Amino acid sequence: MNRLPVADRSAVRRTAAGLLVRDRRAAAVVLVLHGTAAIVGLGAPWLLGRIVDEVGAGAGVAAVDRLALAIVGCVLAQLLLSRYARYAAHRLGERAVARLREEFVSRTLALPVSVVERAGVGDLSTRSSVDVANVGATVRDVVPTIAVAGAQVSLLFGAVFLLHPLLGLVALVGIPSIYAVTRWYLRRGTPAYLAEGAATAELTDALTTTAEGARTVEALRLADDRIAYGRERIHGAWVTRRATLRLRSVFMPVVETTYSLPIAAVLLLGGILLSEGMVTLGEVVAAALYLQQAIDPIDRILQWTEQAQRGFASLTRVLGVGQVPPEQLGRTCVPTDRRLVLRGVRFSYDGRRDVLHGLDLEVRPGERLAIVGPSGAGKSTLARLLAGIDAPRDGVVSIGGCPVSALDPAERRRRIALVTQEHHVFIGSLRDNLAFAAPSASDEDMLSALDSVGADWYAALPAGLDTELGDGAKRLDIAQAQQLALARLLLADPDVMILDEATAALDPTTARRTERALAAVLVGRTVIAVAHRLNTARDADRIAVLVDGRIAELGNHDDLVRAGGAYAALWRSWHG
Ligand SMILES: Nc1ncnc2c1ncn2[C@@H]1O[C@H](COP(=O)(O)OP(=O)(O)OP(=O)(O)O)[C@@H](O)[C@H]1O
Repeated sequence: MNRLPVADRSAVRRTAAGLLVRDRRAAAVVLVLHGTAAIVGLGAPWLLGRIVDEVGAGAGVAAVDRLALAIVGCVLAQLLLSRYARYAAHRLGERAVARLREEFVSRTLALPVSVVERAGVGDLSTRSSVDVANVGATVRDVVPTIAVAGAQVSLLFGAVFLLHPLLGLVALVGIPSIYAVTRWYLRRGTPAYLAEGAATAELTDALTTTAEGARTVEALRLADDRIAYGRERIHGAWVTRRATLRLRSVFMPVVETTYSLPIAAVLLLGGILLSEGMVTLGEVVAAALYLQQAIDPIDRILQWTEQAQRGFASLTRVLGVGQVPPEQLGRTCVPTDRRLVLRGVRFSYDGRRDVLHGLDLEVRPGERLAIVGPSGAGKSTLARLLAGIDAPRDGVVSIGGCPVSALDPAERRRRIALVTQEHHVFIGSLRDNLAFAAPSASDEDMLSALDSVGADWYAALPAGLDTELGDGAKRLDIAQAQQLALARLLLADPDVMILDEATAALDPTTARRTERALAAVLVGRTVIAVAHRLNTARDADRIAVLVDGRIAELGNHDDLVRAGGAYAALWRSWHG
């Protein structure tokens, strides 16, 4: 399975900077408020130091009261400023997260279908849930916390320097070990958290596919296999989580023990400087209090570094979705007519084994072509290539002279539509479900499309086109869902319709009725149908018989039966 790409560091930096620049005024307000709060916060330890010195010099209660009152003022002012700073930071963060989510949704919706299919649902759903939530928490809480704590630490250390440069110097003793262990952690953190994210995606994939296929698992008694498969993925997730836990279990204790070093060093040197008369007792007390105060922001920085790591890894995965090359490659090519042509088309899913071997075919506008052949012959693959979902490894599939896979996606969808057995009923009204195909269609258009595909069940719906469909509302059975897909297709009104087993899930009577109804509205359109029931093929203008990825026969029903080849054999066995 091809995972979706992850973005590199420079893309993450650009995005983060872009988010801040877009909201620069709010970012400036947050910084100024937090900065002011941190500066005001320096007042209390300094005033405490003054109290010590004043008491030492024999000052009275009134002087101490005045200083104590000033301390209360400082604490209150810091509290208020921090509160508003946090409020502003949260608003800023929420706006940034909303933008990221919106961009993620547009990037995801722009992904080529083949890329989504190959990446699997797990990777995409982990990115859209776990990763987007991680990035959200990081932008909202982690980045402001780390930025503010960083500013507080700098100010507190700066204040110790101002009290006495020598005290400031010894206060830095803990920095090298914190720096070294943080570097060690950060270097290993990003790949470890990326591996954790990928393992979580695989686990989600395993669990969702098992849950979705529960009936098949039960029917085929695959429970043990699926449990073993799930266990393997759980083990993979456990191994990656243990690796990140190991990193944290080295990082955290080293850092914690480093906290007390600077305080001890300042008190020791402070005692010496005091005996030499170079500092006052109050200054030593203030310096120790500043360092004590710095523990909290340093602790916050380190605690949140882990979340920042997760957030960074998640952001690389979220932005990676945008790095899938865009679908449109040749916007400049405008088809000159509706002729579909295949020349020397080869295709391989795995890059090693070709499943189509040099197909040549020309489909005239308005022609009905049926594709028949044994299972695994490559019929669905050919349908996907004709619809431009996959591009040939070699050769070309073109419409009106333009390679189909190089058409602008919107133009391609307008010209060619593929209907398979897989169809989705979106949660929403019947009208919403039809309007996806043609937003400007009127109620009459929608009802006539439903009529055309024999979906007469709509007449019994309680609220007509406004009836809510999907889980928790009116559920359509397979046949109804398929008719809905066909009605959607009629509304989309493409030049070329590719039906890949589109009516296979219908019971023979409904299928025949739908096919007849479709036949009436397909007039004038090119129709290519992968046909399982050979009576569908019989009605076609031409039949292409695909055997082992090659067109073995091409002609109309009577000619092919007369020729007595592969088609005649299929027809005999089907008819007989
Ligand atoms: N997603 C895929 N990845 C790898 N191989 C694939 C994939 N889809 C199909 N194949 C292989 O390509 C070959 C052609 O498959 P395809 O589904 O096109 O045949 P088909 O004629 O439509 O068969 P059926 O009638 O059973 O649907 C088969 O060997 C199949 O195993």
